[in-house]
Amino acid sequence: MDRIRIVGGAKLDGRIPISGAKNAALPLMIASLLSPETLTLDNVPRLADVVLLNRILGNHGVEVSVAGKRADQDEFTGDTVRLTAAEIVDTTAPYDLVSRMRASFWVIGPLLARMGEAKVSLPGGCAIGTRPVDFFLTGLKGLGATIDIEGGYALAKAPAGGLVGGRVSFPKVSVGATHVMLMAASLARGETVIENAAREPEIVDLADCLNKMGAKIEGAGTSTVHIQGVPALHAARHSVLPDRIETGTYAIAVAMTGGDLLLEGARRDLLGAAFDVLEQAGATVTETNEGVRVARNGAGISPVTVTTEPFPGFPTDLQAQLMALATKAKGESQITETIFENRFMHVAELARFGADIQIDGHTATVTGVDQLKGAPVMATDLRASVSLVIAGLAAEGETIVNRVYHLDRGFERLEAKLSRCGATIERLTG
Ligand SMILES: CC(=O)N[C@H]1[C@@H](OP(=O)(O)OP(=O)(O)OC[C@H]2O[C@@H](n3ccc(=O)[nH]c3=O)[C@H](O)[C@@H]2O)O[C@H](CO)[C@@H](O)[C@@H]1O
Ligand SMILES: C=C(OP(=O)(O)O)C(=O)O
Repeated sequence: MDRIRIVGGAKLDGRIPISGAKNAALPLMIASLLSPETLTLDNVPRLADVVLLNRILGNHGVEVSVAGKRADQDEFTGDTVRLTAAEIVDTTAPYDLVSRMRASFWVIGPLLARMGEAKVSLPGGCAIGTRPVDFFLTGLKGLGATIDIEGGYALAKAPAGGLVGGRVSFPKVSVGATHVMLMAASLARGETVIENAAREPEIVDLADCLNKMGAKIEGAGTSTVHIQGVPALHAARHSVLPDRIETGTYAIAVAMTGGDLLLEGARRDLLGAAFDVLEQAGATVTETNEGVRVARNGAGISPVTVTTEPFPGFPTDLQAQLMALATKAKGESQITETIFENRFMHVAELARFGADIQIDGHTATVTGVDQLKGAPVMATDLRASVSLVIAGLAAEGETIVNRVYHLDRGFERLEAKLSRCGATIERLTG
């Protein structure tokens, strides 16, 4: 099993190209199920989750082709992926595939809308909470579907004549349930209104792509989304938006180590609250026409008080990384997690570096220490893993991060991107 070896202490200086967003690419790829014509996606990141989703979509009959690189493209340019679901050959998404990735459950929306039925295993994904699917089921039932849970599968059926538009009000913001409703309602008869919809940039990216395919979606990016169903969707081409979580991760890394990074292709508007927090911690954030520049020179890290929230608040997917930063702040930080009930698995691992973190309910109190010390640590989930990399970059001596397969789900060529900016980091294979 691969591991990552880091020798900490170097500043990060240079340029890091930001990849296409995993959490946008996945729903965009799933949207290909809605049309018999080809969906072409540019800037698709090379990630384990993308490879797995290609397998899942292939199982339903989607033909996937990944275009090779042009001679003028650099090694970090995203792939162009063409997905053609001319015919759906199987409406079942089996346990052995779906259990490995939360987002694969989302095929339930397009399969049900296009084929009138779907049998989808209940999902897996990062072990950060119970992560139920009740909002998906309520939402799809609001479009006329009947859904039973049997043997670990959701068995969904549309009424004769297909899904019908309806009004759905989510009790809590859910990114996945909003994605699924956008896709399902695009092919339903009549109007659907989603209230308390997720406002994440990845929702807007999916809605933009669906509109290019002929859908009629208005209000994506606000809490109320209106969708006029259409009978069919057609071919389209769309570029995946830059990964705001990868952006925030490298921004936190340079705030931790000191130095000066240009995050190429990054957009500040995708990460408002997170950049504000980094500025409070002592980093300088500047937008340029090439991306976002983040630097910390001289002064140390100031403590922060942060609560995770749905967009535009501070994202839960950066909570572990921020906690790594807080371990070296000059004082006491408070980090409260409100999205997932079990997303503090990194705390025990950060303690191996000598971090001082106390948990009380949903709040972690982090008292900064002068120096972290490198250690062997174990990645427990995707973002927790990268928090250990950040700690390792700033720690004295050697760190070995085990269970790197978590990282490979969501960070494209992490060690290559960091090592060319001065970090001593390498992958140990086997
Ligand atoms: C692939 C992808 O895009 N994953 C992201 C997505 O996950 P995901 O879409 O799974 O997260 P949700 O936004 O749905 O979850 C938010 C909260 O709602 C709860 N909930 C959700 C659905 C439901 O039917 N019932 C229910 O109770 C969840 O348990 C959680 O407490 O958004 C999360 C919140 O920004 C991010 O951390 C994940 O990285
Ligand atoms: C939690 C994440 O992924 P998933 O929803 O696929 O588990 C994540 O991207 O941080």
